[in-house]
Amino acid sequence: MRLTVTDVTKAFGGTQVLRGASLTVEEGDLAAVLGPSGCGKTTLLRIVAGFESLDSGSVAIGEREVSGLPPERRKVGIVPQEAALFPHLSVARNVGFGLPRGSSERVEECLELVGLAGFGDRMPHQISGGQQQRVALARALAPHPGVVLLDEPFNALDRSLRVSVRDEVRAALKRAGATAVLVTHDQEEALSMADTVAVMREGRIVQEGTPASVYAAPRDLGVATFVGEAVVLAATADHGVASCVLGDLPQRANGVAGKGRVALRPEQFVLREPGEGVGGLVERVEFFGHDAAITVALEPGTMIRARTRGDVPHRPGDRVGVTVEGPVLFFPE
Ligand SMILES: Nc1ncnc2c1ncn2[C@@H]1O[C@H](COP(=O)(O)OP(=O)(O)OP(=O)(O)O)[C@@H](O)[C@H]1O
Repeated sequence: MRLTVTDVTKAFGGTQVLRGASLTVEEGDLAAVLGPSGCGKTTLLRIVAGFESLDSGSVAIGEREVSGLPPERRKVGIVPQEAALFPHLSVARNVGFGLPRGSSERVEECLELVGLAGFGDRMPHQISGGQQQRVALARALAPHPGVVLLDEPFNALDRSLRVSVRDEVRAALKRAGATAVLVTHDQEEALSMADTVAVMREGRIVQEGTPASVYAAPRDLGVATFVGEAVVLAATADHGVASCVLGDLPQRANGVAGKGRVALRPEQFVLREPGEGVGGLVERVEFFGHDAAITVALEPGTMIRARTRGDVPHRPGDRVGVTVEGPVLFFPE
């Protein structure tokens, strides 16, 4: 079902944690709420779940206003940070815990949704951490919730496992047709998994959109540097051209002029032979296989980090020329 959070405020004691947070998640979408530690992500999720009351604003699941209802009447499924399975109950009994007796068919269906058909008789300690997290998702999906909330569900998993569990969780949510909200401070996770990203800052959602649209057109420098990497340089803009130490660059179409800063994405830098573009010295090469991150000290004294193909042969100490491809984001002061 569609989730609509409108202008929610919440203070704890004297601390204003939510300052008018609004968020819409369309039916069947997975939205990631992305923001730095302490910005209020978990509080927002707990308010949607009903574990915390709101001071003002509203929460609707489908057409139904739920902010006055206790958690058990909201039809919200929750996947916590750690699977928190009952250790003395089998996987199947964990999944069926909140269901009426005789729901074994639904339990099996949900285990199948998360790719764990046939695991019902195992005990939690007999499955891996990633599988436990998928059991927690099956448990959340079992009562046909209107919305599924996932609070940093991959935190307890190590990095290599995270990526695969992430894919499996997304696939299961899609198979179930669930509307879901994922809270994370991991931008890669948000950008790669979610249908929409909501960037949160100081108790508000400051921008919502598809991952690609937020990355391409962040509304301010804060979002530009938080969602994806960016090199920020002083610049002046006039008639659609932003001038900075890297030259006169076409400005992405927001038409703003004056003094300010440009944000350049790592994949916009092109490393060339010395003599072309702005000269610099390669300081560091981080090789990731499919691509590489190359840190270059430009002659005007600016550091940039460029993303290039993994097979580009640069070494620390190499002299290079740097040019910029594509329009740049300009933000006035
Ligand atoms: N029950 C509470 N009583 C008092 N203060 C609280 C309570 N819950 C949260 N806070 C405060 O509200 C602020 C936001 O917390 P919240 O957990 O929502 O942030 P977050 O964005 O989820 O952070 P993180 O990514 O670190 O989990 C913090 O300053 C926190 O200390």
